[in-house]
Amino acid sequence: MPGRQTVQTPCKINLHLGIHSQLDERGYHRVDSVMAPVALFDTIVIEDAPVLSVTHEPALCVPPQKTTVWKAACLLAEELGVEPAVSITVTARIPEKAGLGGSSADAGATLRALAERWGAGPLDPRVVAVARRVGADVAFFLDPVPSLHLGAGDVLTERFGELALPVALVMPEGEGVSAKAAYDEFDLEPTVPADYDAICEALRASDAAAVRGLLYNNLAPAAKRLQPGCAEVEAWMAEQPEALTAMVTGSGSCVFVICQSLGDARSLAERATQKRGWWSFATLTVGEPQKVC
Ligand SMILES: C[C@](O)(CO)[C@H](O)COP(=O)(O)OP(=O)(O)OC[C@H]1O[C@@H](n2ccc(N)nc2=O)[C@H](O)[C@@H]1O
Ligand SMILES: Nc1ncnc2c1ncn2[C@@H]1O[C@H](COP(=O)(O)OP(=O)(O)OP(=O)(O)O)[C@@H](O)[C@H]1O
Repeated sequence: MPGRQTVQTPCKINLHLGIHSQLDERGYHRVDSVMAPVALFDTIVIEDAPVLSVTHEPALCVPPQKTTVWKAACLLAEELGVEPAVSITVTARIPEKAGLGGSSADAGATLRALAERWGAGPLDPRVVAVARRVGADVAFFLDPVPSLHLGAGDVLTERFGELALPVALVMPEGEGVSAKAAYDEFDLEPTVPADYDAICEALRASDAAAVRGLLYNNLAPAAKRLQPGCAEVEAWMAEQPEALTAMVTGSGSCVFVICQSLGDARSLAERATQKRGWWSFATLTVGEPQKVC
């Protein structure tokens, strides 16, 4: 297989994120995570090359060898017994440290494409094992559909049907929140998470109104303590006429708001940028580029 491959990867929001205090053997928290893919895409192009190279556009602050994409390519090549003789170029649109899973999306999409290139299926157990070694969110991006992940938030437990919820994504100014910092902050004031059964039932029934009413994230208070702008964005968004429900995604600092229509999400996002100067993006919770309006 060869030649050039181009893959688009969505980002994610957490519809339910329940962090437990309990840690696994890696020191990772037990996490109940219901994620949905969101139509804001990074693009990854893979081509034959003498040796592995990874380039990000725009450039990252970390060297290529420290990226999730490099780690994913090396670990998968080792696992499948091949040479990682490819050049990988990532064009990133998903903002960093947002809770949108940008670096995990890039790694997951790289694994999907390289698995195909090297003769394995995207959900081959060896590919899934590599994804979990790269990061907790990466397994979701091997097959980005609305789904429940248990374990450390990295074990696929149930897949749901597609649900095209209109969302506005809004980020406060300043530094985002790294996942590690949010988990460390959570440990200072741990809470017991709510149950995820009801939102899973709503997703099984494709009941958008019920899903909206059941959004949950007990990592959000830690994100707001680390980046108070998160709470400011959430409070402002909740007051807007188009907003049905607002919630921090993952470890923040991005807040997502579910609206009745994509038009409403667009007006809200435009107002957030024009009046407050915040980064924003209006879209749908779907994972395939061709399904975006
Ligand atoms: C907050 C979420 O985005 C929710 O989907 C994820 O739990 C974070 O996933 P991620 O960004 O892929 O996180 P990783 O890169 O694997 O881990 C970064 C750091 O977060 C902490 N971490 C992450 C996941 C987890 N279940 N428990 C943890 O304690 C660990 O300190 C880890 O060193
Ligand atoms: N492929 C990549 N894309 C973006 N950042 C990367 C990548 N690989 C490593 N990094 C580094 O990881 C940092 C962001 O990691 P972090 O896990 O906190 O956030 P994220 O992946 O952008 O999304 P999330 O907040 O959902 O976890 C970046 O600032 C960058 O230094």
